[in-house]
Amino acid sequence: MCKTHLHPFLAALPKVEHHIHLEGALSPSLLFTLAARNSITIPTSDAAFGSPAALLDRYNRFSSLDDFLHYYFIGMKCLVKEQDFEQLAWEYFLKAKSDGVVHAEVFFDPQAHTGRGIAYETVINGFTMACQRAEGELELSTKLILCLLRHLPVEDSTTTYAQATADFETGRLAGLGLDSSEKGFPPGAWKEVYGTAKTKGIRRTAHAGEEGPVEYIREALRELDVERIDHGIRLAEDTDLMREVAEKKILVTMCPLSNVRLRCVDDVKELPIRTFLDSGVMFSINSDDPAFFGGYILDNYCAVQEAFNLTAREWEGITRAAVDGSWCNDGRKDHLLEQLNQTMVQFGHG
Ligand SMILES: Nc1ncnc2[nH]cnc12
Ligand SMILES: [Zn+2]
Repeated sequence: MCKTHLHPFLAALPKVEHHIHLEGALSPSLLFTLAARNSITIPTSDAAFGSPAALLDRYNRFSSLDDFLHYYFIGMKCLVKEQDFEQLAWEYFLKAKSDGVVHAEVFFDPQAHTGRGIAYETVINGFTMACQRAEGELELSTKLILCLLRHLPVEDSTTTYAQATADFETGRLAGLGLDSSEKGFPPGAWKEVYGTAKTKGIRRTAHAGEEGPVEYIREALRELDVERIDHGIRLAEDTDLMREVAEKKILVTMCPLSNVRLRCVDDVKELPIRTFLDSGVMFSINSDDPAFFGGYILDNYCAVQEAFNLTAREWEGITRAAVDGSWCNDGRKDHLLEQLNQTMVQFGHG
């Protein structure tokens, strides 16, 4: 609960989440539960893995993206069976629902699992079951986005993409993303995979300008022809590029609490949210890895409100952009916009 008078309105807003890594919703308590259930000993001498409380405490002190990724990749070793992947995603959807999420486009990292001997089908079947349950039981529409890991050789991405071809064709997968370590891994190296995806009509996004330079945002746009930029907080450093992003209606999926925890900025107030609003850049507010960064989507909305004191009309515009930039069909978008209109009327902003 944030201190602003807009809190009830922010809580009620029909939210769309575009930037959440399902593996980043793995809480220390679920990690320990699954490790026990699967008889997995996390092989580390790090005292942080001594208890859920110790791990949560360590998550308060990440020094960089790579420091976080170290814990992210170790922790997910407790995910073994379809049921584990389903439970992880289901627990996220329950929390998202309670935060007012009505549509969620979620990332996952298959290479982080296939690389340790878990079958690709185990991962996607588990996540798909949770998505279907969320649609049926929570009225929460969902899309799955497969992310490629940029710290691994590009050939590894090509193999993973080939493995997923049928799921892209049937629509079980809605899009392609690129994540993991950023500095030193310029996105242009994935040009061929993204080019193939484009010819097949597959939606495309990439993490860029999180820790890495604004040039990586330009490269993701030019070389990968992405339709979204994940994070993109360095975009404001290049006004021409920012204008282009605004004109082309490229959605920037921002994750304020993540940026503070990973020390990309010292404070939410440093994020270019006011600049983006003034320049017509479309953006959404998201949680990234909520179990690691101390907050789910509503906490991120509250952090932005406390930092920027936005008006209800500005939040309406942000929500509208989030719906417009989604990868669901027009019918679903119309329905989400109608929900937004009703919320505006309910709070006296009709
Ligand atoms: N914030 C982040 N940046 C890059 N890759 C990630 N994978 C999970 N979270 C990430
Ligand atoms: Zn991310």
